[in-house]
Amino acid sequence: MTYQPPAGARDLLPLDVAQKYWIENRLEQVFQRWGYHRIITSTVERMDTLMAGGAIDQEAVIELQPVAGKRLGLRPELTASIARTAVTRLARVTYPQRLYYNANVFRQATQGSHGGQQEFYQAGVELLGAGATVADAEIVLLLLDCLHSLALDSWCLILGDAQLTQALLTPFAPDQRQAVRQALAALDRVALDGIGLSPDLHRHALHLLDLRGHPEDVLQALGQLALEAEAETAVERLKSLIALVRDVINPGGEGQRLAPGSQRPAPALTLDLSLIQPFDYYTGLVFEVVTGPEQGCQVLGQGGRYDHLLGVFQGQGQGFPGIGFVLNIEALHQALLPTGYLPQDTPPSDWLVVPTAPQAAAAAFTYAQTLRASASLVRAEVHLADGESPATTRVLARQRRISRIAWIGPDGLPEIEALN
Ligand SMILES: N[C@@H](Cc1c[nH]c[nH+]1)C(=O)O
Repeated sequence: MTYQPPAGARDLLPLDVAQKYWIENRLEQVFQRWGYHRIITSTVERMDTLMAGGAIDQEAVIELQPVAGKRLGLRPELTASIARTAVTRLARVTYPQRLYYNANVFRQATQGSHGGQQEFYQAGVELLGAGATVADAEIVLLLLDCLHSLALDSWCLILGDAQLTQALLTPFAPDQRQAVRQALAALDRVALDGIGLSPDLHRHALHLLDLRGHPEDVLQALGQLALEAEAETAVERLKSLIALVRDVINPGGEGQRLAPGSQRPAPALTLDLSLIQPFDYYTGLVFEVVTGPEQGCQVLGQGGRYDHLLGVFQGQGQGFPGIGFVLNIEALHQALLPTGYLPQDTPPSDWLVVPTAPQAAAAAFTYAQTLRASASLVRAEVHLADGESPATTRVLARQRRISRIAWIGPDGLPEIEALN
């Protein structure tokens, strides 16, 4: 019998890990430079936490055996867990809190999606206790800085607003709203025609279809709609956010736009009021970063503002602002593979320390240890084969790209050989 991994499971071999680490390490450095601190929450959560505030559908959660009558599941994302932690464990800290994480999440495989994959890796941030437009701008600029640190430049940032999208959908009857939402999100005119909307609502729906594209055009199209006061506030907020972000990435306002701190052209910015995120906890700005069509329009990351989620955990229904995003490590990995920036090999050992006789083994371990004690990282491995010819040992060392051999004699003394 051969043992197979469960369907959708993936093992990461050393090279995969080295590449994943390259990505995570860069992101972590950016998060730390912006003053964010790492938080680690439990992989297993109670089902009520995972689903609080409309975080996720029950069917998407991998549920475990209940313990003491409490239903448990593997976290499908971390925002709900962090909101729970903030409310229960971070009551006395000062706000805003800037938190980051790098963790695995689990989602029930849906047919045909991600090849049945159930475990994913995410690196993300949550900014808690700051509700102003500058906080939205910080998160968007931090996201841009992350992408810049990965030297990724072929992508598009799509901004939307959950509250505004909801306001634009209110004219539709509640039983039609979901179908309209889906048709808009999929840009599907045929599906819109099939919903059976009145001529006025059909026209309104077609108008909504056009609310995606260059921010100025979309804002102009919005100006032609009669909006409630709340929706107007959301539009004004989006305008200020876009202006603020542009002022940072394009200080002169003219000529070529630059990404923060770089000579690289700034990314395409799209406003899309049909942008709908899978989580219902979003209350304001929502966004995603996608690769260009030549790279399959992969979603590299997503996030948004959730000002009611912490209140759900407080049980008092009070608002408490939060905003954050995640970057999807697998999608970044796919996007980075063709660039050649990722490590192409695992690092070879610098030294092979070979005991030339059984009584040289202790001296070989001691010598390897002195090599490892160097201030910079030195990789030294002790050769474990018994009675092998030096020629065979050299072939093996070359195959493994090891550059130096220390032959340890029976007297414990090393003889050094450099391999080219
Ligand atoms: N947790 C969300 C992303 C997010 C972080 N903060 C706000 N939103 C996700 O997994 O898609």
